[in-house]
Amino acid sequence: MVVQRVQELAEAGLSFLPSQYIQPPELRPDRHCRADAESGSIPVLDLDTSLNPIPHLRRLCSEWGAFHVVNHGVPSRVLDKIKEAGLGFFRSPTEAKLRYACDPGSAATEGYGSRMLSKEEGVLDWRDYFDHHTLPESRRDPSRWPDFPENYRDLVLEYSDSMKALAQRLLSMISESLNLPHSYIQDAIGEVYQNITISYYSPCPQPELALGLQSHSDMGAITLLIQDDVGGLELLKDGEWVLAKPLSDAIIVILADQTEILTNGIYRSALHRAIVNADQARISVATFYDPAKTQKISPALQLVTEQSPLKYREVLYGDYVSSWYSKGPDGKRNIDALLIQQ
Ligand SMILES: O=C(O)CCC(=O)C(=O)O
Ligand SMILES: [Fe+2]
Repeated sequence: MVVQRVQELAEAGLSFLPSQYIQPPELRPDRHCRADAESGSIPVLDLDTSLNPIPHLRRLCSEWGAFHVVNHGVPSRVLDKIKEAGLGFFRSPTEAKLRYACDPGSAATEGYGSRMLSKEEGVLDWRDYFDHHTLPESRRDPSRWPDFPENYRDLVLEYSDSMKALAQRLLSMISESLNLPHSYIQDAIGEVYQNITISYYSPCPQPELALGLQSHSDMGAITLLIQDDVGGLELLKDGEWVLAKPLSDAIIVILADQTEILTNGIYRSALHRAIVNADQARISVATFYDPAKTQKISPALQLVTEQSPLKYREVLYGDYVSSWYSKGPDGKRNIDALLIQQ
């Protein structure tokens, strides 16, 4: 299968969106978008250690499942450099990029790609990406990552370490916010699998008909995302899409499905999508922090009470991932399949 990169289509100067990228009317991005009253965007959690962020964290995790964090301790230089490196890669000639092409025949392989799913049908996302396997260290093979622009591989390693530390800190705070032992979620995840995906959204000839990335919740435990100042990430809140307005040096935290299962649904994974625009390319860097495929995930029994009965069945994470890739993201129906009928 030859996979057409979106960037090549965009740079060919099309004036109409090719039909494979046209979303059905009910999924088009112009509907139900609002700026939230709290800040005109998604909420912000200040991690300054002199404050006690736990009560606010609890509220944001149960009501939103996604929020910005500031005073997170990751130097802005680290955030800027990885975005610049990603842009440098995508702005390089196609032949150079194709040396790192991912295997188009199978899902979730490392490298430069454009289609999230290997199946042929379905509307395509207006997005190209580079996926890096960064943890555990046995999966790390920097020779599979670009060697341009300069220092690319070192920057990915540095970024991976910074995001690992922040994810661990957040998961420990999230456990604490539910009166679980600090290491509860981390222990439940077991050995951590971390992937870093740099997404590049080319300008789109008819952005009102397309999505950069269709609506989904992330599969793993927690996602940390940074974006440039173009913006395009939206989160579904109370049935409406809310734009995550770019906030410089902030990091967006997105709770993913395994955290929803582990917390017995007290904390929700956030549905999100990316919209595109006609004028400017956009870059984002998503770092996924996931269990091993051999790990079994089930709700923390401490959180199961008469008022909050067991909500999800146990699942082997590997089975969850396989079903996600065979069915596609399509809303949250993957996690819904584990619901216990009350
Ligand atoms: O680019 C974005 O803002 C969203 C990326 C995302 O949701 C993902 O890669 O799972
Ligand atoms: Fe996502």
